Amino acid sequence: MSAASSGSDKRVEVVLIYQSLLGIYGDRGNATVLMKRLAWRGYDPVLHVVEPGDPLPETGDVYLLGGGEDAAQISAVKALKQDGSIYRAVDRGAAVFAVCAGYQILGNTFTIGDDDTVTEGLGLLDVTTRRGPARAVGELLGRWIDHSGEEQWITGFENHGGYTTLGPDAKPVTQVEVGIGNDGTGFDGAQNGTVLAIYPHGPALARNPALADHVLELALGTTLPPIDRPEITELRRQRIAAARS
Ligand SMILES: NC(=O)CC[C@H](N)C(=O)O
Repeated sequence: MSAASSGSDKRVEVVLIYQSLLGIYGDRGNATVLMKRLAWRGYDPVLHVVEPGDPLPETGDVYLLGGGEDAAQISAVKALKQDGSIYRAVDRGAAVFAVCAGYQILGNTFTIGDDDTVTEGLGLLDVTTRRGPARAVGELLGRWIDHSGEEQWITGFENHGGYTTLGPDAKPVTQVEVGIGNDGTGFDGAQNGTVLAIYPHGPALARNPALADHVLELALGTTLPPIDRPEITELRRQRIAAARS
């Protein structure tokens, strides 16, 4: 049974948040990947696609936030605060996986564009974001150590003007080999418990199945059996080589 919801043993609810605001970088694919990997393992995945004004389901196991335009971020954070259920979701152990604008929204504060006005984030990750010296655009490759201590390589495409600094309650996700990541000082992403965020798109969970399974394991509170798909292994080989070239 999932750690977060009390439904049937095999039902797992994935919540895709605000595509109209946070849907311009193709991060919707992260939901597709989670649904597929759950189904391959015999789970019964259910996808909720929620727009601003609609209540987020209170029974979600995984909540997904994607990349978006500067102004849309502010609308998204307002709507999520008004809704409030993402806080309750984290309190009951649901997982949150966020990318780029979604990452910044989860933090304590962010500024957008050339404007120094500080917007309060959701405060679910101990990070702050300010505009950096140059927009980070290009392939990102980062070293990630999974829960069994195995080295993995996370690849994706980053495209952000905000630079993110971690506070003491957030730990970085990867050590950057190629790209800028959080703020150009060698790390990407932040995690605190079941809340995990990174900069790269891709969609990131399509490029990085081990990370997809990690997000599911955070949500389900269990270890999942590996899935061996040669086409995914080949895609990863190509993307990692391209990032290093
Ligand atoms: N790719 C994105 O989501 C961009 C996030 C944010 N608007 C920035 O430029 O930093």
